[in-house]
Amino acid sequence: MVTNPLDYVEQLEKAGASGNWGELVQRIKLKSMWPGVALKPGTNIEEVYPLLDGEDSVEMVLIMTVDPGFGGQKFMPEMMNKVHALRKKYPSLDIEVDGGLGPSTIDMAASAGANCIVAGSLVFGASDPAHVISLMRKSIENAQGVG
Ligand SMILES: O=C(CO)[C@H](O)[C@H](O)COP(=O)(O)O
Repeated sequence: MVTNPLDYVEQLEKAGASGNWGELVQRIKLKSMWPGVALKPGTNIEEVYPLLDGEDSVEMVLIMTVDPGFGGQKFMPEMMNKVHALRKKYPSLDIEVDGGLGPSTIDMAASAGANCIVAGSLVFGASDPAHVISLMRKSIENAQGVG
């Protein structure tokens, strides 16, 4: 994530990025990488559907559960509607959530259908990071019925 995307346009062009979404996705996939797209809290979920329904679709959607910028912000539960809508429409899509995830919010995200979790403060502030990661993983597995 960047604050001012305009600052990066030239460098991205030199690196081979293109304004054509389909072409960009194809090129990423040709390099054996997985293209994904992130939605800020203010972006409607409908805006991502065209990137998922076409031939050159992204492999993962990241639903920001805080405004992009910095760690330690408060989780926005209202973003779970987006996760739920995506999971209903795309049962096998990787859906990631980022921001404010921890013991009091992980189950909300997991039951809405998120299967990838970004956690900053929780992990880096933990005395036993492996333990908190395992708790988060269990929550996702329970929601998926594989735990
Ligand atoms: O980069 C972020 C926002 O731009 C992330 O939300 C952040 O890294 C996750 O942090 P935390 O788990 O503390 O909310």
